[in-house]
Amino acid sequence: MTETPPITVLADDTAYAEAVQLAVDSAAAYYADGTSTLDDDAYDRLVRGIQAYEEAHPEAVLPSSPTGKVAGGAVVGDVPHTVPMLSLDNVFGAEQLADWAAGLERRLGRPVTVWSVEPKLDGLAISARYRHGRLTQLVTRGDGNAGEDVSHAIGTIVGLPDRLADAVTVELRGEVMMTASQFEEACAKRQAHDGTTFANPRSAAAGTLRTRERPYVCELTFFGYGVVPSPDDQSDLATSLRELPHSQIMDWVAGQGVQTTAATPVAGIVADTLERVQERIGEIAAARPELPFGIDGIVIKCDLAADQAEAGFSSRAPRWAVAYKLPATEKITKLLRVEWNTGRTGVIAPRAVLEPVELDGSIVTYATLHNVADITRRGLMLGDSVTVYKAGDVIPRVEAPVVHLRTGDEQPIPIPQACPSCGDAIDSSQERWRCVRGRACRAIASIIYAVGRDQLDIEGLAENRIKQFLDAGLISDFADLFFLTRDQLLGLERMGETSTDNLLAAIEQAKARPLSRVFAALGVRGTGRSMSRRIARHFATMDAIRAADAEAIQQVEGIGPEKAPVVVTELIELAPLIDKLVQAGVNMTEPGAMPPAEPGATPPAEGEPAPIGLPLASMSVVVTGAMTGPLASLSRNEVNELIERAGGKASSSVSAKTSMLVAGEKAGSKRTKAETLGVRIVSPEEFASQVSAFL
Ligand SMILES: NC(=O)c1ccc[n+]([C@@H]2O[C@H](COP(=O)([O-])OP(=O)(O)OC[C@H]3O[C@@H](n4cnc5c(N)ncnc54)[C@H](O)[C@@H]3O)[C@@H](O)[C@H]2O)c1
Ligand SMILES: [Zn+2]
Repeated sequence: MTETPPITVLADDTAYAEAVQLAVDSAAAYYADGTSTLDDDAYDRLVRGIQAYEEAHPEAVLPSSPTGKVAGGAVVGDVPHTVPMLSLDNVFGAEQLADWAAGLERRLGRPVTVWSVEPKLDGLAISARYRHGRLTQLVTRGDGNAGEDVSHAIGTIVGLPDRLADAVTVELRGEVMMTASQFEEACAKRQAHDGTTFANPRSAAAGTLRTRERPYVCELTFFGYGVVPSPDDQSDLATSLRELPHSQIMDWVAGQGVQTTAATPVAGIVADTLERVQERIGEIAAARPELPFGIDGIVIKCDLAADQAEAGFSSRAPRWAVAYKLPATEKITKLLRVEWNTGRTGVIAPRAVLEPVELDGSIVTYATLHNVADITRRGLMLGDSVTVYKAGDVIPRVEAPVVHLRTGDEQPIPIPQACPSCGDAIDSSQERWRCVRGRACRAIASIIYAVGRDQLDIEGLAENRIKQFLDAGLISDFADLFFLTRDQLLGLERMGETSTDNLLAAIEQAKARPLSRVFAALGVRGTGRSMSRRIARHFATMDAIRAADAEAIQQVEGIGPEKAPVVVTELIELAPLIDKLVQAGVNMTEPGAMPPAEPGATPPAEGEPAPIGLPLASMSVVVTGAMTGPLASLSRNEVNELIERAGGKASSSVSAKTSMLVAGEKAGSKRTKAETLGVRIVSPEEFASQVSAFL
């Protein structure tokens, strides 16, 4: 993570004035209905540029400048707040956070007693006023001093009940947003209504909250993060809400039946030290890609009311809290083309070709569009400006078109009428379209995958050979390879005695591969190499895997209720292929693994038993960078297999749960993250000596 974010450099007063105007217009659109022409990254760069210019030219500062103002000064309201609703100052890394904390402690003249750490929810701040336990008014943040009445939204916001548990008079503060599924639904409703859509969950929430008359209702979500008793309220409750630590206030809020982040994977916590704060930041950042709602950072607050009171406020933000910003996960770019490909399993998937854009540390050129229904639900068109989302290791995806940036030149996306690979018909009965020929459509791709280095690893079987065998009708799937005869091969062009014998020997060797690799070779949808290893370890035999129903499959770590039935269906479809492999004498067991206990027999152990006595027992290990020394010749998959042979768990992302990072040359963000989290880092050579017995 970079500590100094990029800025837009402004050359002179004219450029400065234009930048101020653009920022004010963008902020006005952003807070009004989410129709800014800039993505957040571009807006933030612009405002930092304005700030830098103002620091260098204090005499040129325009009164309309967005700097130092809540909502960039672009928003007004007519409902005064009892206590101002402020913004938050930002930091962009561990060092800046430490500087900020040191500054705060200098101001206090003593260390901060305890911190609270919670996600920075990416929605809109709202004040929810309750009288005698009943929700009576909703007010937006506005300019911080006065907001807009949006009480019409009462009753449409999940997590914000009409009635509290107690008949109390109090004001709750929190964030209104849309979850991923609420966003999907909102897009579909708007698409059906006027053929347009929302650009992203945040702008959908902004637009929805402020629109009074819409013929359709979109559901919103609320997470509370604060309580404000009325300043003249001297009741016991008001007094105790003024005096309790933030963490306990949040417990009280949850007790009133209001949603807080407590039940999410990124729940607020308290931390005694800045190290623990930093660790929690790492955990929240790591959880971000999997969350069903958007976060754009982590908020660090003084937990104790006394610390907060002593720290006080500036005109724009409290001094006792700060936002630790995470890199943007979304940018606006252009949809240039849509490509259609039939994958190994016969699934026909659209892929967006984008004007390249930098996002979360890499250049994004392609993004997934999932399926046809997804395109129509969003009303995407060629030439659209689109929001693209990418976080962590997830595949970038097109979120939605930015409808207010349309020029009128956009064109409908052509939808294929036949399989783009073989020209046969398309089975469109499911959301995921498939070629009617299924796996057979892309037999060559399936076979190339199956014999690849990380699966059956059959040496000397290049693509042109496979094509030759397919064309000659000798094989139709990879199981047929095991039945090839010497005479058949010698009858083909360019197959001499030596290459034939070498190939047959390589195929023979492949029969002995562990089940994890044989299973991976099947190319079951939704199971890659590491998932195949987990399945093989869990069930130990192919028979046990095939006997498992969806519920049993779900016992494997990382397989959820959505994936499990797909695996079961796939195994039924693959039954003839598996039977053929069994008949060929291909190994169907995982060395060293024990099949799961029969239900009702010995009491089942919680999770998988941790192998004892192995060097990496109960350790979670992540590998990054280029391997050197004894590991130099191993593929990443082979290193992961090695970790698991030695009793460890191979993982692809660094978190607080990581026991060790094996960092080779050119290790990048994973190394930085491990350093931040204090995860042990070893070189490939050190690691190799630790597990030499398993190499
Ligand atoms: N794209 C654009 O044109 C455009 C225009 C204006 C602003 N923006 C974006 O908005 C950001 C600035 O917005 P801002 O001034 O609303 O402030 P902010 O989003 O940086 O931070 C303050 C807000 O954080 C929210 N928040 C979330 N979780 C919280 C928690 N746990 N505790 C306390 N508060 C929490 C509150 O709503 C609070 O008002 C910019 O960084 C920019 O990315 C974009
Ligand atoms: Zn086809």
